[in-house]
Amino acid sequence: MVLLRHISIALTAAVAALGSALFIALNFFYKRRIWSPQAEYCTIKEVRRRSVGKRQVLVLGLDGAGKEEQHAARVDPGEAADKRGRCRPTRGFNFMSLNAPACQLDFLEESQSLCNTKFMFSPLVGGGEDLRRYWSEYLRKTHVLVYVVDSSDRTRLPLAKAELHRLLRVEPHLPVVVLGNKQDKPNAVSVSELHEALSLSSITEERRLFLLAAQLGSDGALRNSCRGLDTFQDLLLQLV
Ligand SMILES: Nc1nc2c(ncn2[C@@H]2O[C@H](COP(=O)(O)OP(=O)(O)OP(=O)(O)O)[C@@H](O)[C@H]2O)c(=O)[nH]1
Ligand SMILES: [Mg+2]
Repeated sequence: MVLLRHISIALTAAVAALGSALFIALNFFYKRRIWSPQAEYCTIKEVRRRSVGKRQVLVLGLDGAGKEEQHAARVDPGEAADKRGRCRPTRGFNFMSLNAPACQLDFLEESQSLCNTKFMFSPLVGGGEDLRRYWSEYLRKTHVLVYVVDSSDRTRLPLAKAELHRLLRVEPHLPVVVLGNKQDKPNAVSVSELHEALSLSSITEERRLFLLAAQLGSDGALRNSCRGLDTFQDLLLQLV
């Protein structure tokens, strides 16, 4: 009985000693990992690499401007042709992605995107009246704004202009690409009329601003005055 008690005391002491040694060893190991200058350098480098890699292009525009079709056309022109005219208004936002040889494009619709030279990301946000109040929330994380306007919706051009200028006031230096969409429609305003109607001349010269005409072809492919998708992508890559 006495022998058993001694054995159990010895075992308890051994376990306690082993536990303490383990605790001290782990503590020493992790302290070194956290505080060593090298570990700190790696963490900073990692964070920097991540932030350089994330560039975002936000796609906004009034409801029905053609934001979704524009993005669908970039992802899959054939499918865009099938879906033509059957797009439903976006509630909230969509997210799409495209793997191109030079870069990957991810599109989020609410009518938003990103990139290091190899990677581009883009969210789209719905353009309905109830959703427009949230647009400015997306601007903070954005590196380029693509603003899609329905060139044939003449009565709502003043509203499109008011919403655009409201966004520009929130982010005074954000580069902007205005897409004058639906140029195929007979009543569409020309690019110069659009420039006038959206008061683009009042925008300061420090801001990088581009106005492009765009339309979807019968094959669902996007045609714009930037001579095709590659050049449009190149423009975005330069701006992000
Ligand atoms: N004729 C013509 N129609 C287009 C063009 N682009 C889009 N559309 C049509 O316009 C309608 C609205 O397009 P969407 O892409 O759904 O519009 P949206 O900007 O995403 O609208 P919300 O989701 O409501 O914000 C659809 O019926 C499209 O087929 C274009 O270049 N030409
Ligand atoms: Mg939509």
